[in-house]
Amino acid sequence: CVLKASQKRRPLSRLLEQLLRNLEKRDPNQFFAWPVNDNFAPGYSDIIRRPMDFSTIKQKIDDNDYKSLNCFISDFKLMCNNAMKYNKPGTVYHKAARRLLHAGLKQLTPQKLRPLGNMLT
Ligand SMILES: COc1ccc(OC)c(-c2cc(C(C)=O)n3cccnc23)c1
Repeated sequence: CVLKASQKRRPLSRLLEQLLRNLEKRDPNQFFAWPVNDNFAPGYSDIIRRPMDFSTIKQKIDDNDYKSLNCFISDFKLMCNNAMKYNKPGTVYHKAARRLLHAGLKQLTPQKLRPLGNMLT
């Protein structure tokens, strides 16, 4: 039978898409769904040199930009750390970033990932 285009996805891409969906569930307000807009975050692009958000991560998966799981995890951490850098502690965004980072890294531990097979190598 002919595989659908999605099923032809590289194993790493299919794994990363699954991990991304699980991480996005931890952002119910969708604060991290799209690039932060300078109009809502004054001076953001002066303070944050390397912006990152879930839609950009998704695009990088689709473009096969990630050569390893670690590169994917680095972008996830970058996204959360950007929010903790730009937003003051105690703000809704700083708190959301800390919670997302904490919950996300718990999903990305070797113990959680090992069952997904050796496609991480
Ligand atoms: C209030 O609704 C939204 C909607 C989308 C947002 O970013 C994609 C944000 C948002 C997300 C952020 C972050 C993640 O720093 N942010 C910072 C300052 C002002 N707004 C935001 C807020």
